[in-house]
Amino acid sequence: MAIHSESLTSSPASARLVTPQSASPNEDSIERALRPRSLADYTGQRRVCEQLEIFIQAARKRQESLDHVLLFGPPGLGKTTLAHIIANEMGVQMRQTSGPVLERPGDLAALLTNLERNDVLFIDEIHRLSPVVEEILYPALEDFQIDILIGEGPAARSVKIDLQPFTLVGATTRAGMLTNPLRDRFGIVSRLEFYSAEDLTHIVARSAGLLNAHATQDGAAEIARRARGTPRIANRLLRRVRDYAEVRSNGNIDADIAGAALAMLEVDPQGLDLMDRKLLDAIVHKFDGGPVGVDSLAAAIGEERDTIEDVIEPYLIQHGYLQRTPRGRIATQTTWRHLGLTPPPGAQGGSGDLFG
Ligand SMILES: Nc1ncnc2c1ncn2[C@@H]1O[C@H](COP(=O)(O)OP(=O)(O)OP(=O)(O)O)[C@@H](O)[C@H]1O
Ligand SMILES: [Mg+2]
Repeated sequence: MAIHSESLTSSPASARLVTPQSASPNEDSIERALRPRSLADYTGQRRVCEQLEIFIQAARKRQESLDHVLLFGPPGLGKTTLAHIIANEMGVQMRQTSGPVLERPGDLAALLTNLERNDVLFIDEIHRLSPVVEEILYPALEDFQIDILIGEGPAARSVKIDLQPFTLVGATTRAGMLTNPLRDRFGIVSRLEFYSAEDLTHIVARSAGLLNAHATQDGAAEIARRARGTPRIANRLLRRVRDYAEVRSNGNIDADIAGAALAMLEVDPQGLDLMDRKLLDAIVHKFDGGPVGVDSLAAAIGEERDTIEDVIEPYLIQHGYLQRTPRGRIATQTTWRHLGLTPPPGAQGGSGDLFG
């Protein structure tokens, strides 16, 4: 973080209500409880699910391992959930690790040699694998073999070890940060999209059932509409709204109660929260609507560049609040109006990502 001042550090992304990252061990266990376990239970992402269903059935029929799968998309959209589902639907065990945890080649070798036939190895944050570990992975993915070095100095020799056929499921918020050789070794590449309000309403209603909360259709829809297209946020808002409903009312979550609770939580009717508004506000007020580079923005609002790019921006860009251009970020007419201001004559219109 580049700049520290009182107002800037008062709400780090980790404390955001609508931050898509999971916040605490307690939340992790609730997430596990709400996690769908089969493709049939997994709402939305229809294109991805349809493809996976076919590939999984075909692999099962041939009694082969499923091709390696890369899942990418913003946090909280269901990558980890889908990895578990793939293992379930294949009827195999899943081992789970993450890029930064695998420090030495030996760490990965130990995991790989312990896999049973057709098992799933799930590597989260796969864009953060170290190059020496990634090197081990290539022959493992291609030929189900690894080369490891035994001994040291002149006595050292390289030994080939055969592995059981397995499926690597890699997850990342940043497909662009994967090296080409790694990306090329995934046979199935699935990009997760933000969810429609309709799909999120279904997810909220399902979660409410699992939590024994009473939500009307309108109540669920109100929460869904403000959840930034993200199931993790929808579930989190649902729990906070349930608290509100229990304390301020009879526990029933209808549209009015949901609206009042979300207003108290400072989630606005478009689902933008304090961090979103802070970012948009900075572009408009500190940088005259842009263009402004992401590093200057990061400094101005006291957030990490990565957090802005991975967590805050994708939704704002997709919903036309922000444009990404080679010269920097630009606030759109939508943004000026959202902040209650009149757009200047040159302000850009709707959505668009000119940077690709
Ligand atoms: N399609 C879905 N249907 C129902 N619930 C879902 C779906 N996708 C995600 N969820 C819910 O959202 C929560 C977060 O999903 P998950 O942990 O899989 O996200 P992620 O993409 O792995 O996020 P991160 O990038 O932070 O690791 C899960 O606990 C699950 O309850
Ligand atoms: Mg995850």
